[in-house]
Amino acid sequence: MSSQTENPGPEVLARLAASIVARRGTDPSESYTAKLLGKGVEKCAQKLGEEAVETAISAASRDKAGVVSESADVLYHLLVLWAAMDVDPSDVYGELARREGVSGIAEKASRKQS
Ligand SMILES: N=c1c2ncn([C@@H]3O[C@H](COP(=O)(O)OP(=O)(O)OP(=O)(O)O)[C@@H](O)[C@H]3O)c2ncn1[C@@H]1O[C@H](COP(=O)(O)O)[C@@H](O)[C@H]1O
Repeated sequence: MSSQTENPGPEVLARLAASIVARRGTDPSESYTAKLLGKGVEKCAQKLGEEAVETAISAASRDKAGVVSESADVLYHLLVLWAAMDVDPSDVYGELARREGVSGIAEKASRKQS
């Protein structure tokens, strides 16, 4: 294991996002990411959905190792979808930050009133 992968934290996501963006327009025979991006948004969306379902199936089977592995697939395919749609990760982080401190229950109640 390299020093970069020992006890990795969320910064691995930033590195992965950068790798994915760097694969845009490269040789699809040498990069799964380039191949997937070349197939367009619908294919990227389909793959994300498949990996999300596989994560849910692992969870329903109480398969913790499966949830870890499938979650990594979900995160990778989510980042590929963002790249396919030109979504800047910081926009998503900004949305999460905007929601910080707002209870999901209070947010749902405010939607029902409007
Ligand atoms: N994190 C990942 C990652 N996670 C999953 N996958 C690939 O995602 C694919 C999903 O599995 P499937 O069995 O559904 O794939 P498949 O049946 O070939 O897919 P389809 O035929 O349905 O399109 C597998 O080929 C996995 O290898 C990933 N491929 C790449 N990365 C990262 O992306 C970087 C760049 O990879 P390349 O673009 O291949 O150079 C790598 O260094 C990794 O860091």
